[in-house]
Amino acid sequence: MTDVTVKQFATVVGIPADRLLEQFAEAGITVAGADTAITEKQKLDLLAHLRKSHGNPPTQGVAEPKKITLKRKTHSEIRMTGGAAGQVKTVSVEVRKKRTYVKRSLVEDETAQTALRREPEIQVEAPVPVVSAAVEISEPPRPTEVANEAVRTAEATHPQAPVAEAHLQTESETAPREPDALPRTQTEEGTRQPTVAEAPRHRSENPVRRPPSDPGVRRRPESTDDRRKPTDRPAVSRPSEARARKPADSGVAATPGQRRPAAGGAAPDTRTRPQPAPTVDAKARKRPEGSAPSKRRGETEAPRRREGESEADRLSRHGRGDQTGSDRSDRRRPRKAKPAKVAAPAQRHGFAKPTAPMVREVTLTETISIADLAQKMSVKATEVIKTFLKMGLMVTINQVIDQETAALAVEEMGHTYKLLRDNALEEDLTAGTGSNETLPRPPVVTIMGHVDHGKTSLLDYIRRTRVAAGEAGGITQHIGAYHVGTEKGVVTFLDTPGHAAFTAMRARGAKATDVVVLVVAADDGVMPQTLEAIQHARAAGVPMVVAVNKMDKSGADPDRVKSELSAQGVISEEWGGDTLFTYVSAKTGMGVDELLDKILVQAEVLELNAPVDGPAKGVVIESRLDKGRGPVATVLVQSGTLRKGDMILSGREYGRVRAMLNETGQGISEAGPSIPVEVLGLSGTPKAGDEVIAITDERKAREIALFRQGKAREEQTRKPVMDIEGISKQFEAGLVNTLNAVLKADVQGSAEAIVDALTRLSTAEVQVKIVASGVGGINESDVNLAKTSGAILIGFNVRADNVAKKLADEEGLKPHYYSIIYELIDDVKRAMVGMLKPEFKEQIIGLAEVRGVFRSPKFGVVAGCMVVDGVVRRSNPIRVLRNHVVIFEGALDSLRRFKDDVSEVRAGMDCGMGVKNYNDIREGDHIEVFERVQVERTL
Ligand SMILES: Nc1nc2c(ncn2[C@@H]2O[C@H](COP(=O)(O)OP(=O)(O)OP(=O)(O)O)[C@@H](O)[C@H]2O)c(=O)[nH]1
Repeated sequence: MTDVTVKQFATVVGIPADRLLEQFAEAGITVAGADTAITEKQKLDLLAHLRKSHGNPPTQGVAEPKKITLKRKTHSEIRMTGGAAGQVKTVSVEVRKKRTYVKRSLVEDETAQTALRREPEIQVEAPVPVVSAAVEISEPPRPTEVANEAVRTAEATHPQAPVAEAHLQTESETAPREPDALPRTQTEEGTRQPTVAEAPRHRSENPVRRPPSDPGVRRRPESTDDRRKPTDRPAVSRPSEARARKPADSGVAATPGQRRPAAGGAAPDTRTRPQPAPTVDAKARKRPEGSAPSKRRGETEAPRRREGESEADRLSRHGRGDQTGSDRSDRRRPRKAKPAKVAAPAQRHGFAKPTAPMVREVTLTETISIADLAQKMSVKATEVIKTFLKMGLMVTINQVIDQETAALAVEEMGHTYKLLRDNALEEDLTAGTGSNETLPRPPVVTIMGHVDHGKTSLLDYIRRTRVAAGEAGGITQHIGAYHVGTEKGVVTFLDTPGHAAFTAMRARGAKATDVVVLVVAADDGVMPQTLEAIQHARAAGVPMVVAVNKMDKSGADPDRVKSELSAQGVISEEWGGDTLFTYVSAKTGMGVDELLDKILVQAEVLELNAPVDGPAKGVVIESRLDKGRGPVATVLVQSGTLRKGDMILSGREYGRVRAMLNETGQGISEAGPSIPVEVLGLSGTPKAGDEVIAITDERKAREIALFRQGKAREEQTRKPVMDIEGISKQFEAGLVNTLNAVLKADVQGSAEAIVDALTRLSTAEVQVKIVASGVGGINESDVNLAKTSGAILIGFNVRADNVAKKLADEEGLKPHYYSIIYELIDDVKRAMVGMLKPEFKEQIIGLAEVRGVFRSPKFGVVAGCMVVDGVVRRSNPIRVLRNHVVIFEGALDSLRRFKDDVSEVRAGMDCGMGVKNYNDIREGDHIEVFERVQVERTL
């Protein structure tokens, strides 16, 4: 402990050894020379001397502690509720940080004593920096109150010192105790803290100067203070003093360090003890003096001692390494105890938090909203949006995206995905339907046949109503669905129109059909649309029941019908086939019951079953927009039960079933399998043939419908827009090879005539396709149709209405109006001509005869020629003829007359010609110059 020489100590302190020797001399300490070893006691004595001689100005010393005290008070006041320490202002302060009772108890127990001691202690600390300053500057000692107080405290502490020292020297455990004791006293004395705090700072800056004893002294006061007011200290005293005296601080550090050993020897420890006693008294009393209290203190100091640790290491050079170790152990203990309540759990939680990414398999339906996608990945929607942004796609949280796009995002975010089929959602939603018990259901029958063969009349007879009488023109204009109850059972009829223009509708009708009733007039036989009906039925795999109608007529010839049908592969059972034939009369009702019987027999064979319970599923037979009721859809329920109030999804439309009507217009509350109903409440008119599905999740229904709408719009916009003027350009660009047209005319006759004329314009190269034709003005639907099909819009003696005009303008469509059919046809012809591929023909414009061949190093082989016919142009292609046979085809490299380059040479003139990439020109050859001319094409 006393291995330090004056020189070394001077180095540590940062002052010349001579000066240090002088100071020793002034202090009355005999030191032989710079190499003489000094004891800790000598150091402390020197310190005491310096304090006496260099005490801070009284004002300073007092002012600073006061400031510190005030700050503490402030803090404590905030924390305190005016509790135990109410007597003294500072008391209320103490509790704040520590929330310990130490200060309170101190205050309570010692009252005035502690108050008095604090001041001196504060002053004692204050002098410390002063001392250091003195060491550096070697200012003359000046008596101050502070110094005096320091002396007092020193004296007061002396008696205890021996005890502390004894502990330090004898046991390693005691070493920590003492330091702890010091801190206690110092911490209680708020004023010391600043000095202590400074010390570590300076030490860290100038580690070498730190004496071994410093840490203990500094730590104690600081640590305790820190507990109370960590922020206060630094702010209070150090700035002014410490900064100015960094080197001096080291000196300060040295002094306390000296104290220790010395205190070990005596002074410092003894000082502190009496003071700490009051502050820590409670603890000290409870525990035996030595270990327990010291540990606690050490614990409290722990946080600050980190700085001290480095110091301690340095101090170990001076033989105090033991203390550091003990100090550390002390720190740990208290930390464990305190943080266990607050800090420790939080830290553990933070570090223990699992950070491994969770890879999830996300099931992607045809459509999904960003919010749902985020939910499936268990991430925030904003994360998904960010991902899309990185991918260059702007999306919103409610935006519905398609499967593929969602899959990209899922992959990007490190998850896996599983794609579901388009209808998976619907299937999932109706999954319950399949599990339900299936029951026999009525057959759905479509009546097909040629025009006027009596389809409607037959159905009318069956229904006992007169539907045919109410139809415009006596022709069924749209599909009707009728639910008919008979004695033999229930049969649902789809009355398809017999007009050729509605072939497509018939086809749709066949799809929803279990049985086709093929009506053939016995007096007319098999007609074109009869054959067409057979094809549709076969294509749909639907069995047929033949109804040979009009049997009441005199000209009825059922055998002829059977014969003609057998030629088509429809052979009656009577003739060994498998097709049921019935002979009926819609007029008299003959054979109708038999027809129904056979229909039901056929249905039995088919074993038609469907679940009755569960969500409904069906198909749209037709739909229209009713002025009073809004969108009206005729829906054939195919499975489950559709109820009023159900949320349904159909194609791009969705809605809640506001009302359901049966075929007679009566409101019903539910409809089971094979029952056709009119449904009100959809968001729009779905297309005939669209599937209808009842969905419990309204949000999902809307989501799917909106997505389908968006998808349809997208497909729509992808298609190019065409008009007559622009169609040629599009053709050249390879975008079209068919001229599509939407035609509206004033009368049906005109429309048919124009359609016929235009269709005949089709050639092998360009076809004309009438996408749609009709009677009446051009409306919005026509414009949309023209746009989606890339058709030109033609109006014959009709005009577009305002809505259509506006839409056409927006879409870049230009309606073409005509009142003379030939002008219309000519325009379309011109458009078609523009779509024809251009044709070219060659035309010889000049001929030259080679009269000689010259070789020039600059121009190569040059043929000296005489233009014998036409004109030779340098830019035109040429052919070389030898004996009237083409031996080369290419271009001219040069054309010169005399020494001048020329662009052309006319007949009768000499010229020199160089042929590009050809040198085998010979005398007598001919060079033929030609050009390619585009030939105007016609249809
Ligand atoms: N004598 C006789 N006339 C019939 C019979 N069935 C239908 N008709 C007549 O045939 C004509 C056409 O009957 P519709 O029922 O309209 O024939 P449709 O096949 O429905 O005709 P579209 O609706 O145009 O396809 C009507 O004048 C009926 O009166 C029948 O069994 N006997």
